[in-house]
Amino acid sequence: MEDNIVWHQHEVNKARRGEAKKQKPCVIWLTGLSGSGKSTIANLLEKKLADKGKHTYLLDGDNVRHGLNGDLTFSDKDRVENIRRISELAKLFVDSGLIVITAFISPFKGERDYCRALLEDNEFVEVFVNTPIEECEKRDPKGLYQKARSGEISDFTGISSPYEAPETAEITLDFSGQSAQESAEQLFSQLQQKGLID
Ligand SMILES: Nc1ncnc2c1ncn2[C@@H]1O[C@H](COP(=O)(O)OS(=O)(=O)O)[C@@H](OP(=O)(O)O)[C@H]1O
Ligand SMILES: Nc1ncnc2c1ncn2[C@@H]1O[C@H](COP(=O)(O)OP(=O)(O)O)[C@@H](O)[C@H]1O
Repeated sequence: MEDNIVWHQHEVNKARRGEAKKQKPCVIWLTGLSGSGKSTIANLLEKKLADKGKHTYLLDGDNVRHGLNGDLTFSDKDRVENIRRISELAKLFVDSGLIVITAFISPFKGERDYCRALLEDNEFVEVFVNTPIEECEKRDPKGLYQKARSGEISDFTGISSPYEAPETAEITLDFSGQSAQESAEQLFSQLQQKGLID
């Protein structure tokens, strides 16, 4: 960071912005393989929160890679940078008083922990969308597994690039044949139990 840069403390702070929105700002961080259901579950969760009048923002891998992170590849180094930028963005959105939902593969423990460390206690909820690769590959909604198997795509998570499964996620959604709607409801009620949403 440049020297000679000072932090401005503004009068209206995170607590006040959260109060105005009648909510506790936080990040609900979904992680899991491609096709595990992150985007689908995140979208359903956001709808449930919006129905309750909550102010949310959903950050999604494919979308962010079209804009802010359009310069990044799927090398390990660029995935680290991808999650670093998203973590900083999520922190700003939390500061604005929002409930932020993120849906990135975020394959490395170190980067998920980086985001956790940027936030205050109880502001970061790691949600492991634990769908086995066999099921993700069967779904293959974008045909990417097929391309990865044929070698058309390199560095594909779970096949030619690592995924470090969370060991201490606050919430784990194990897949055992339930619908995406059921997973979203399970997630919603666990967030309520943790006192993150009323
Ligand atoms: N090589 C490779 N590996 C994994 N994923 C790939 C790859 N190439 C493209 N895609 C598409 O990009 C989406 C993942 O982007 P993310 O930003 O979430 O990835 S990461 O967190 O930086 O690992 C991912 O979206 P999801 O399927 O929603 O997870 C894919 O659609
Ligand atoms: N139980 C389930 N949970 C989540 N997605 C499911 C489920 N069953 C089927 N699907 C389908 O699997 C695909 C998951 O894709 P997506 O949500 O984009 O995953 P990701 O964001 O993790 O890549 C979608 O087409 C979704 O409709």
